Amino acid sequence: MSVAAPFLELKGIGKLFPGVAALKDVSFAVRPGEVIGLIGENGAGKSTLMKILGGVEAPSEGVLVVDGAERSSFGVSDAIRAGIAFVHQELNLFENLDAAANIFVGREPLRAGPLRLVDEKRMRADAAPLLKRLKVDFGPETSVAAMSIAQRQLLEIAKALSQGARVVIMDEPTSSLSIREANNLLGVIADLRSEGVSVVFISHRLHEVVACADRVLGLRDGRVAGELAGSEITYDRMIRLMIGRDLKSIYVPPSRPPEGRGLEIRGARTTTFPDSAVDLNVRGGEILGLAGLVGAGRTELARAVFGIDALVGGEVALDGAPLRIASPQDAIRHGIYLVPEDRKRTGLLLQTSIQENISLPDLAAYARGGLVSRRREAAVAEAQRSRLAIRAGNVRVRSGTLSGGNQQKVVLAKWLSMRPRAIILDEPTRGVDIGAKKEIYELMRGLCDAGVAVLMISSDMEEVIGVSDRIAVMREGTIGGELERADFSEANVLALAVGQSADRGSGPEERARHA
Ligand SMILES: Nc1ncnc2c1ncn2[C@@H]1O[C@H](COP(=O)(O)OP(=O)(O)OP(=O)(O)O)[C@@H](O)[C@H]1O
Repeated sequence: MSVAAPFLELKGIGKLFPGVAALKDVSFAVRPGEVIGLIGENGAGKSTLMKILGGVEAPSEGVLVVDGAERSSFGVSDAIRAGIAFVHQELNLFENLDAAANIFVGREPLRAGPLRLVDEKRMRADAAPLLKRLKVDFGPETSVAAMSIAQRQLLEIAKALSQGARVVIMDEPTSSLSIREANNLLGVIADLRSEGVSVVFISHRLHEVVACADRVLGLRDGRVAGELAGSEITYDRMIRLMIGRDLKSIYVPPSRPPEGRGLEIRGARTTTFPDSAVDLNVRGGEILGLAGLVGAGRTELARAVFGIDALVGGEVALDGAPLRIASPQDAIRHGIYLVPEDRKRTGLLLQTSIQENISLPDLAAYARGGLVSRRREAAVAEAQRSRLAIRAGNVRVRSGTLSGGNQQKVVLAKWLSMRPRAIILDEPTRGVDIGAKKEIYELMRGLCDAGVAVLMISSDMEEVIGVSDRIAVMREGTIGGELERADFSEANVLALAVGQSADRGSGPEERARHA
């Protein structure tokens, strides 16, 4: 760990939102060249703390010290000048510009002469070493529209470095990356550290925090719960820091073998991959994990099965009966549900209360004489809120004011309060804390034990291996291979994802499930 003096200090920070004390008496320092893991349950205050550091929110209490000087006001431009940069989950890049133009937007080098034209050549030449430093696989002239999320993140980091960033704040940076891209990002973080740039790494994927952090700050209910350094940074200690107690295995094995034909997807072709077909069977009472690289066509398949998009070929059957699914209403009528990946766009009404969001898909069940029974609605929502520990003042608050992970819990509560025959969960625990993950896995297993076919799309390797009864790996719009538990391993999933064959029979890796 670095022993240099901190260049950034937050002292006694408090932050009040109407009705919520998001932070209470938090002190925190950043030294050059250290990677700090920032952990805590959903709603613990991590994003709020980082927004204060980035000048986006003003603290209600406490002081900010930059290079030894106390700052009474600290806005976004002050933060940029102080060398504080964000790599956002929702990336802030211009799609229609190339990499170089995005790096230098607002600071473009100009050609000599009165016209003040942008010197494109110089801009690209200046961008090249920055991109090289991050070992990216695209050039200064690559258009952002053509880039993957992982490439866009690296471009944001390049932009931050060009602005002289001394600390880069990454909020859940790997949640939309494939395992390979996530490992690459961890390598970039290590390089930044060795160059003296600090990183604050917020993640609910604790194995990544173990892999990259020099120091860990744990928040609980807006307060500092403790710090860990070096060899103290273990999975178990981080859990204790976050939730104040131990949490042994979070995975629940099946209580009985699968039965019935369940959900069958036969020869399914989507508009994204019209020339490849998917054959997949999820039996009643099993959890099939659908792994694959980002862009392999998993979300497209889920959307088509659920009737959001049309299948261009093939069919879907439930317990042997072929179904006609032309819309989500059809799917729901047959008992097939989808918990979507993009909760903000398709999963949750942000202006609407938690309780109305939860009752929405099944309003008929809450009706009394043609009117929705708000009491019944509130009772169901309240039960789900306590089961999933949704952090909110009450179930009537607008869903948009919740922290990201708590919004995800509301989406899940909405679907899990119903009785599906088959359910597709697309990245169900993205951004969700460890305690809620356990609850969600238990709910999934509960559905299974009631005979439901559960298809879980996940890019979280630990989750895929820990939760699934079987794994199918998707690649370029088709199934690259399937794995039984005895052959579960990170290497096998990755091999199938890139078109190689799995190494079967080399011994089970039951690492995650019964750890
Ligand atoms: N603009 C706001 N208005 C009202 N409450 C807010 C606002 N922003 C945050 N909060 C509340 O402050 C608390 C802390 O939220 P924050 O987003 O910092 O949590 P987090 O630790 O980043 O959570 P997650 O892991 O879910 O992202 C939560 O209770 C949240 O509902």
